[in-house]
Amino acid sequence: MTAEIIDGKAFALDLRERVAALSADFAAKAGRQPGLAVVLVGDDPASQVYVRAKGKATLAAGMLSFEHRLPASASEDEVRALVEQLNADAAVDGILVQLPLPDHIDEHAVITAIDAGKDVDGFTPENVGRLASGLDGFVPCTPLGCLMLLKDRIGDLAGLDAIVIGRSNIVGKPMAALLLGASCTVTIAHSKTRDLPAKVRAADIVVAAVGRPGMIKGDWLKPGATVIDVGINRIAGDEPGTTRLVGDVDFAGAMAHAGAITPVPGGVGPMTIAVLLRNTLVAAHRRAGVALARDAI
Ligand SMILES: Nc1nc2c(c(=O)[nH]1)N[C@@H](CN(C=O)c1ccc(C(=O)N[C@@H](CCC(=O)O)C(=O)O)cc1)CN2
Ligand SMILES: [Mg+2]
Repeated sequence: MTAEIIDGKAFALDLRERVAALSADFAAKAGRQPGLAVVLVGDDPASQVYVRAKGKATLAAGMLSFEHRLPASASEDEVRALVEQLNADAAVDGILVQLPLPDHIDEHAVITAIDAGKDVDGFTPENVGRLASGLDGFVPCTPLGCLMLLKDRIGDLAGLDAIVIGRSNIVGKPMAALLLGASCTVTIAHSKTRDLPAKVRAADIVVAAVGRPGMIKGDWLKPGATVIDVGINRIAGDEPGTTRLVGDVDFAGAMAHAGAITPVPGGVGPMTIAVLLRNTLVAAHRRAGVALARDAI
């Protein structure tokens, strides 16, 4: 068996085009563009790359981009004060605080300060609770992107056995809630899970989000399984002094067993920013009282 590659990059581009068209419709109806504010604290190189990419994508979708950079020495109170200022700013529909924050800042305290109606990352306790309760709210971008790829590939997920490997607040837990909402039978595996290979072998859907390069082996998979690899791990390349990105799944091994798999890069990663724009579009419609059909995007 040779697995099909799930092209997240192409799916994300298409989603971004649809968001841009709906963003233009919104501007015509509301008399203003949707606005997204991104807060970056410190100078983590990867975060700088992601924040720059978000700003560019926001503008390309016909939205206003507000970028706020604070030094790594900024206090928790300063970051919270900035969030409060953005909560009160009528031009800002979505607020995103780039993670991770510097160690001296309590991420939970900062996230909790974000207005739930502007929380396009879906990280506030209100939106986490809404997802767990099956209520409308904002859903974290990476897991929602994974669900979109799964539904596009499989269609109805009801009754399928799914395993989510990893229990982070950003990916693992919301991913499990989304799969449960789609009527999958969901197992959440983590570092204390016993006999992980046997549990993976029982799953029709495998979502790997552990941050350990190549940890999930191809011969653990049920033949034909759909594999979503959320890992983005930078490892040494073949040439001295070079690096390359790999996922949490041993890609070459999985190709011989899976039915379909997302590559790294070019699978789940691009979906994160596309879904962020989608969530910002939804936030703008809700805040302005402009209707957006449930299945429009
Ligand atoms: N507030 C948030 N912080 C973080 C989030 C988030 O959703 N909200 N997610 C990650 C980082 N992230 C966006 O912020 C992100 C990660 C990866 C990609 C991506 O497109 N990856 C590419 C590879 C990029 C490369 O070459 O390095 C891919 O996988 O194809 C986009 C966004 C943590 N923080
Ligand atoms: Mg911290």
